[in-house]
Amino acid sequence: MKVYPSLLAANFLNLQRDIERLNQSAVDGLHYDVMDGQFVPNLSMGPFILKQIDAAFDLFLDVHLMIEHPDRYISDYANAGADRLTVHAEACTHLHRVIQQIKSHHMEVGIALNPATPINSILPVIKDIDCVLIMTVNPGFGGQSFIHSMLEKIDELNQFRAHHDLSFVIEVDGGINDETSRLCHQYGVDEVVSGSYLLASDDMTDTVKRLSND
Ligand SMILES: O=C(CO)[C@H](O)[C@H](O)COP(=O)(O)O
Ligand SMILES: [Co+2]
Repeated sequence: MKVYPSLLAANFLNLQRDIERLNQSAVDGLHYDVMDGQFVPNLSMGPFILKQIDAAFDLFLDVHLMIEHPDRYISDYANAGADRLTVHAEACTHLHRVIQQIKSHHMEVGIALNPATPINSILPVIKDIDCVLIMTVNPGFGGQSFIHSMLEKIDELNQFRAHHDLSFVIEVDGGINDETSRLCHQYGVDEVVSGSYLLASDDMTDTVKRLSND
């Protein structure tokens, strides 16, 4: 599996140092969590910091928008260097239009689902997207515990993908550690996000390798 560290768990007074350490640890890119205090009860960073990261590092930028009205910010994140833009299905009244807007800016498209949102809410558009992000915690904060019942949802999505011969990737976000990444791997996940667990580890290269289950 690919491993993306969540920068939410980085030390923002030493952000460059932390990204350099991650870059040397064979991560597959960076996961950048954007929160607006509306869609989720927390605030984080916006496109300004992302642009600086993009200028300084040659890493895949996986941007996770936990915001209302994501359509208003698509061009900002494209200009800031996002490689994949993931929006929440729950935040998009016109999800099909948002997907087309992201594609028009030449970014990969991800759709995130909160734990309580069923897979069938995105089936009409699933052929149009590159990634389904299954939230394994309720979004808004790092350091929460993995919700094990999400494994059934992952299984359902993986089976749907195989049955319809589709190629979107399945990414999971929230509460990922050695044990939960192993379970995700067994259930067909392609990409894991890890914040607090990975950033707190002494030997990041070793932790990335374990989380990847390769
Ligand atoms: O989207 C997120 C929170 O809403 C983060 O990406 C996620 O929580 C990662 O942090 P951790 O691995 O500590 O759970
Ligand atoms: Co995230």
